[in-house]
Amino acid sequence: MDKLSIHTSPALHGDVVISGAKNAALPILMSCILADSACYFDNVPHLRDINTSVKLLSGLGVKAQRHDNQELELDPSNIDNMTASYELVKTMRASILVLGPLLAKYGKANVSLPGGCAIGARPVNLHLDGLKQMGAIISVDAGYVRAEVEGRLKGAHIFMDMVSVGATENLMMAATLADGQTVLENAAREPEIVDLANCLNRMGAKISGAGTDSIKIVGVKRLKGCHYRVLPDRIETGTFLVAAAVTGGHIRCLNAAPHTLDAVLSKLTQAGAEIETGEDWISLNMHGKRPNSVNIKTSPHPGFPTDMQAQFMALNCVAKGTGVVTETIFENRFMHVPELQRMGAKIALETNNAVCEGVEQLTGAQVMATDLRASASLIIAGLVAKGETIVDRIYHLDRGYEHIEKKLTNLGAHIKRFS
Ligand SMILES: CC(=O)N[C@H]1[C@@H](OP(=O)(O)OP(=O)(O)OC[C@H]2O[C@@H](n3ccc(=O)[nH]c3=O)[C@H](O)[C@@H]2O)O[C@H](CO)[C@@H](O)[C@@H]1O
Ligand SMILES: C=C(OP(=O)(O)O)C(=O)O
Repeated sequence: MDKLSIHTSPALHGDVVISGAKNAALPILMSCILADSACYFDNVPHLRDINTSVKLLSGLGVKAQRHDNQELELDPSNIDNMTASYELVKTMRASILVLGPLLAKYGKANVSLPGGCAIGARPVNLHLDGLKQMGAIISVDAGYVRAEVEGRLKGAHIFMDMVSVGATENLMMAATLADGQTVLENAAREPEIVDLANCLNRMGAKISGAGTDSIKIVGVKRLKGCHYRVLPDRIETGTFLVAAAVTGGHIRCLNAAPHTLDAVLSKLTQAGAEIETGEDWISLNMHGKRPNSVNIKTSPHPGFPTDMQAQFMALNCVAKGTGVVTETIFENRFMHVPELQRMGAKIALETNNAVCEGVEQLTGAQVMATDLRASASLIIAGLVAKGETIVDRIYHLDRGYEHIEKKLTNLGAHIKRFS
């Protein structure tokens, strides 16, 4: 099993090219099910979750081909299997996103329930309730969601009582081929929702309001294949910016999407970073200073993203002063806390608040990655810890960061992968 070894590193310096967004690419890949002909998706990162999605789609009958490095062709014309098995779904929760498209296009779907995971229970009730309101008959049997609809799904006015990225995506995809108009109220407003809506509209869907909390979808009879370029990854971008900030560094993120990172850039500015942005780049300069601690409270977009919480916790651990990190999205997203504590971090946990008192320097230790962003936080901590940090179970990291150790090495970090 691969591990990472990180040694105290100099201030990060230089340019890093940001990859396509995992969380935009996953629903976009699944959306090919809705089309009648081949889709060409560009800026698709090389990640374990992307490979899992391709396997899942291939199992349904989609023909998949990587053309050049970042372009993926998905031809859905021969889909003949409606089942997404537990073996694949258990490794990637986003697999549930085939449910809406299969049901809308073929009237039938059997998708394994994703189950709980390290960061929280993550139920799918909003996905299922919304599809039921569109006329689907759904049962849960032997760990599988079995869904059917006679004829087409029917447009509906759906109010979701929690803001859910995945439910918004699943229902938006399902509604594109429904009979009549669907309105999704209290919809998630994440940039990845807008990216998916843009892609679906390119296929011929009629979606308006994506990026607001009320999305209107007028169902059409068919969608066609398209070419679409996936949005840059805002979480990968934020992770590199925080890594540079803790080391007192000066980096530029290229191929980035600054407009998707307002909350994160604002916190980095509060931490003492000088931030500049262009159309597709962001630079951060700490001028060698130690960051100031910041208070963070996660909330749905445009609030501070939960997927950046662990990285900012690492920043607070070595910052000047005390910062409070409040997690409001997932009930168990503090798994990195005991690992950071093993490195000498001073963190007091009070329910969903973590009070972090910054220390001058952490100490390298053997730590365990427990989920994707927790892994990133341990790497960030390792960059400024004294001595060697070894991060175990980095398969989590490979779900969501393309060539992270190579990109960090190019910025001057002392990091190596070993088995
Ligand atoms: C592949 C992908 O895009 N993953 C992102 C997506 O996950 P995901 O789409 O799974 O997250 P959701 O937005 O659905 O979850 C938000 C909250 O709603 C709850 N909930 C969700 C659905 C439901 O049917 N019932 C319910 O109670 C969840 O348990 C959680 O507490 O958004 C999260 C919140 O920004 C991010 O952390 C993930 O990186
Ligand atoms: C929690 C995440 O992903 P997923 O929803 O795929 O588990 C993440 O990207 O931080």
